[in-house]
Amino acid sequence: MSLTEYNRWMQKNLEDPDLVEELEKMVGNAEAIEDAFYRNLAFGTGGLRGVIGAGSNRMNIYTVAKASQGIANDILKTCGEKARKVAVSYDSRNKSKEFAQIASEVFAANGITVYLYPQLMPTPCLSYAVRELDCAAGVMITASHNPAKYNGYKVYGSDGCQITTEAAERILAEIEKVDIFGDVKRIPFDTGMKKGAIASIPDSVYTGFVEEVKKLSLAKEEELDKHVKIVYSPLNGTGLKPVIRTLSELGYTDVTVVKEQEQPDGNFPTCPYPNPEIREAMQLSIEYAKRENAELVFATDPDCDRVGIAVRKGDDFVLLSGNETGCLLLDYICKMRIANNTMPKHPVMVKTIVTTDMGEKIASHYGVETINVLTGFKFIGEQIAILEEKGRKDDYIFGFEESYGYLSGTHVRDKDAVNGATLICEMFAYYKAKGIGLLEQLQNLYKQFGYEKNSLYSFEFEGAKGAEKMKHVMQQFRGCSEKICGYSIQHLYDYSDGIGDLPKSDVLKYVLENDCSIVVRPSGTEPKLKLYLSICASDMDAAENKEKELMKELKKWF
Ligand SMILES: O=P(O)(O)OC[C@H]1O[C@H](O)[C@H](O)[C@@H](O)[C@@H]1O
Repeated sequence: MSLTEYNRWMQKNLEDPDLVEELEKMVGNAEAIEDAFYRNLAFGTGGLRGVIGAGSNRMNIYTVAKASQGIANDILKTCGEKARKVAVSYDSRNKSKEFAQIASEVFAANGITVYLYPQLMPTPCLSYAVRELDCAAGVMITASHNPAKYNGYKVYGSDGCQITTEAAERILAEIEKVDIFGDVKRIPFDTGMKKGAIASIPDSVYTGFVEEVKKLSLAKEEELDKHVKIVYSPLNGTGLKPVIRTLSELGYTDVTVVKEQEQPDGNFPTCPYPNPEIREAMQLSIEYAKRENAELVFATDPDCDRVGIAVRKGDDFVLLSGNETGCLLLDYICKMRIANNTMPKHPVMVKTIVTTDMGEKIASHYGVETINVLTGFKFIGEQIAILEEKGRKDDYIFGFEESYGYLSGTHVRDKDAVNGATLICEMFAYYKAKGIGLLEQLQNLYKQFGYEKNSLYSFEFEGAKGAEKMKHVMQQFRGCSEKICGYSIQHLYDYSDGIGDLPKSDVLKYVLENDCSIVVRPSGTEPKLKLYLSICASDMDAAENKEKELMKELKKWF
């Protein structure tokens, strides 16, 4: 199958010379051909995602055009003429702009009006545009925080949320029916613009987004020290303009941007893995902060939907995890809303099943209901739509996940790092005015709710062979039902059977007798197995010892 498809690509007169060159290099290399052609790109946690290059399993103008044709076919079947509108945005990655244009050409050729941002824009701005412009769908070209060799294609429904299980299956079925060379319609981009089939998204939409984020501030002016020294890195992505504009309009006076990571650059030259979850991505910002004597550091990923922070501890900086930041934000939001009298009667917080249970403890302390969903912020966005259908949209107060995603409003339906970053700065400025640091506040939460250490370990499994190995490791885990690492399993949750209302998913959770839990699942965005440890202990030292002991055993499995 792979070889037949490879030969078919070889015989086509491909318009992208990079692809032709790459295909020629594959001659006689069975493994390379297999990796590039053994399957079509599949919908994972964050839509389609893959390495940029030639092949059906790669991100290129053909796979992008094919996906767009499949979406177009779905829109033509399900929407009346007036509703046939799509919003498109793209980030700073290599080929992102080109892919956004190709997608626009395909939609326009199918009689679907395209609204395209005239310059790169974050994922949350796309979600906002879909809702604001009343579109049937949205497309964001990005591979989020993945390394530079990746790109991707996130698909949004009319509510501005990434499509979830049923819609994803329906659209994927449409995409699979499309022959990559024979069935795709396209018109030249310029023709589309001239005919008005492709239009630029007006600046008022972007301004509307910024205004919505600003409205989510919770503190009164006099409660904040807005002169706090902040260092910010957009990690060569889309965050620079919206983040700086929002912070400056809100009155923050001292924000330094990391020069080397300020301008959009898809090669991410100073930061090969532009993921604020890892220290290397924050390193340059931390060096700036030490030099500038700053107190707070934050970075947004290339499509500006996730944000990571570091805070000063003596002469150095410590990174806060997504769980820690999320818990601090949740506590802050609840406290402020109660003080402001804006807490709804039946407030709701949404988090994913791999996000700390401490979130639930904080929520319940403030009388907030917690909804747990599968990994993927799309499932958090989906819950907002469910509340909206019941006339309860305003009951949503916060959604967060351990992978650095936060959303405290309903203006968009995906994680929003402009919102997250703004709220983090506000929370910092609030506690600063009271003489409290974020680390100290975190300790206060641990005292109140019990200490819990959460860690994430990722194990890479590249290519077709890697995918097989991953399956094997999951099978081995499934074989364990009594003991793991010498500890009795008190509860085993296998989400592949579907638990409660959750869709089926390849996730295993073990609750152990020693107050620890282990979750293992294949990543839906990268060729990795992810292992989440959650350890309750009296303090950090005790938790670290437990973790070392568990990891000594668990590492052998991978
Ligand atoms: O763990 P993965 O499937 O790779 O997903 C990594 C992350 O991707 C996106 O950012 C989703 O919104 C997150 O919910 C998810 O945690």
